[in-house]
Amino acid sequence: MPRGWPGDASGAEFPAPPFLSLPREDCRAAPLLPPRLSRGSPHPTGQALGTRGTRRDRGRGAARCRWGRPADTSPAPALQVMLLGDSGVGKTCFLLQFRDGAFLSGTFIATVGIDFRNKVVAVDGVKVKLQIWDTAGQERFRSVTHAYYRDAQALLLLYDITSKMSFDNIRAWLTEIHEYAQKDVVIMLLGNKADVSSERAVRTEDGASLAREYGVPFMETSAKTGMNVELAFLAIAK
Ligand SMILES: Nc1nc2c(ncn2[C@@H]2O[C@H](COP(=O)(O)OP(=O)(O)OP(=O)(O)O)[C@@H](O)[C@H]2O)c(=O)[nH]1
Repeated sequence: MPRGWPGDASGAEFPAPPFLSLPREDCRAAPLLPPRLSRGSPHPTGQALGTRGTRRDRGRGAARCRWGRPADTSPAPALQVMLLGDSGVGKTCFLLQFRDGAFLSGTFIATVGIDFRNKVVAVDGVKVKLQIWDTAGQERFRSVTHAYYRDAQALLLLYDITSKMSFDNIRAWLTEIHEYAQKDVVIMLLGNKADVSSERAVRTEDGASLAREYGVPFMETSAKTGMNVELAFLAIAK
């Protein structure tokens, strides 16, 4: 049990994230691959780096799923954001709704490894480039995503309001974040699929209460209708 987390008897408090003081770095200076992974070397899953395709070919010219980091040629300061949460909570749809304003319904195909998209937003008149990493929620890709945690400056942690299990797993996700991410990483908890109120399995107040317990901001969202999607990204970019 990490110190300061709920259940920890040491009495230390889990620090609330420094919401308004995000470190910004020009990601052109960042290494293309995490130190533990190098292009051409075998991946933990047995896959060579940079060779894997994404689960979806959306045909927008964006980069596909890759194990390495994207090259960045934009002069805007970059903020690296990771989407985390169980498989099927809607991370990919959330990202695509934000970037393209579209919702992809239909057959669910799980993300393989990590995918990324960029979007430039204006925050108080300043352009900020969000480099958003969409991670695979499936357990078998966990070792892949761990390698990326430390470079993330902000994390959007999603559960599905129609899935009690995805909500119950949030504690495990937060423990993992505490273990692998930077200490000052900004975290926001999101209850996604708020449009499906007839199948709701997690009350809004339970989401808010869990977020309070961990000292992180919270909101419910819908990748389908777009509710609070942009707001969530803008809040972490501030
Ligand atoms: N009604 C509704 N359905 C959603 C919403 N977001 C995602 N879905 C559906 O939920 C399913 C899973 O969505 P994904 O975005 O692929 O889930 P994911 O979290 O990326 O899953 P992994 O890639 O396995 O980690 C898809 O069938 C989506 O159409 C939402 O806000 N509302």
